[in-house]
Amino acid sequence: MSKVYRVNTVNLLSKREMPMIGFGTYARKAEPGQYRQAVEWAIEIGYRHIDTASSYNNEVEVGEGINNKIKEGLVTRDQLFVTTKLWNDRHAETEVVASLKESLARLNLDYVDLYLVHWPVSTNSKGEDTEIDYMETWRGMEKCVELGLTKGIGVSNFNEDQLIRLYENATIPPDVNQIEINPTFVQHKMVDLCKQMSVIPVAYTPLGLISEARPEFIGKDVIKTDPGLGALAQKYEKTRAQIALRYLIQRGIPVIPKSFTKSRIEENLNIFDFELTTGEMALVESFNIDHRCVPANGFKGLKNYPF
Ligand SMILES: NC(=O)C1=CN([C@@H]2O[C@H](COP(=O)(O)OP(=O)(O)OC[C@H]3O[C@@H](n4cnc5c(N)ncnc54)[C@H](OP(=O)(O)O)[C@@H]3O)[C@@H](O)[C@H]2O)C=CC1
Ligand SMILES: O=C1CO[C@H](CO)[C@@H](O)[C@@H]1O
Repeated sequence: MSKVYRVNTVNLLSKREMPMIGFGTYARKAEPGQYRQAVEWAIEIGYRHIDTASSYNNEVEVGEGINNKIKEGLVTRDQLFVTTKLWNDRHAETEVVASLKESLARLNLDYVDLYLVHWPVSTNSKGEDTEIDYMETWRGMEKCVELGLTKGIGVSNFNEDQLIRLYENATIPPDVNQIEINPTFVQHKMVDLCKQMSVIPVAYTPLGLISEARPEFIGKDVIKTDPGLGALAQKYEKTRAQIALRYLIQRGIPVIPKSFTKSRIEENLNIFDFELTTGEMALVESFNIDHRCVPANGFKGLKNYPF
């Protein structure tokens, strides 16, 4: 019998509970069946929150993984929290409902728990700017809630001004802003703003420069090798990755780490049996260099490029 992990939840403005840890599913490359397998492992191990997007081209396999575990009786649909996202080329108000219906068909689900505007930028299918106001897009998002296609709606990669404008003009407020947050990009200003509005900041790329997938910053990424952080990890018999995730959770920030490796999928969930002291939180923060792993340079020059 594998260990049972007790995962905390956070309350959303839509009055639903979101598990503080979700399973990320973005990969630059994957073998056929790899997303399905990873999602199945994640649910078996105890994840109840799964993050995907139409742009990840994996909704079919993610849905297969989810539905296989429901069919086996391991979980029910209402025990899972599933997020997907609207891509930039479907921002016209009339396109939003259609796009979510297509996602649901690929996922083979009747509803998602959270639907996010993936980026504030809008483009055509060639990536050229269409300058659609995200407030127009938001009206389409609100329609998705009215139709019961999603329980809640939110945004991703919105900057402070964009989030304030959305919050002040929305009929249904955003549940979350999914943004990059990790120990080398701590984002205090945005997290504080979100908290003032009761919008939940969700941390993507939560491992940041600790992840092996980020070799590009060699020389400044002392967080991978610093002996002080190594000693802290040893004290709790955890890895640097687990310390990073725990640091975020203790700031009240849900995390969505991705892994295709079964042992790491479990490692990343195993962060609820220790607590960092105030001094240890400060040590983790001392590695902040305000380095964005996901600057989305390809969107630079578009009207609503957020960074
Ligand atoms: N809204 C947005 O614009 C964005 C959303 N996201 C979402 O956030 C999720 C997570 O972000 P992501 O960019 O994938 O980054 P993560 O911080 O989750 O890092 C993932 C990488 O770290 C490796 N890894 C996982 N666990 C460990 C561990 N315990 N120790 C060492 N290495 C580990 C994985 O390798 P391996 O798989 O080989 O085990 C993978 O290469 C995405 O999958 C996606 O769902 C991400 C970026 C942008
Ligand atoms: O969600 C996402 C997954 O990661 C990609 C690259 O890092 C991002 O561009 C994208 O927004």
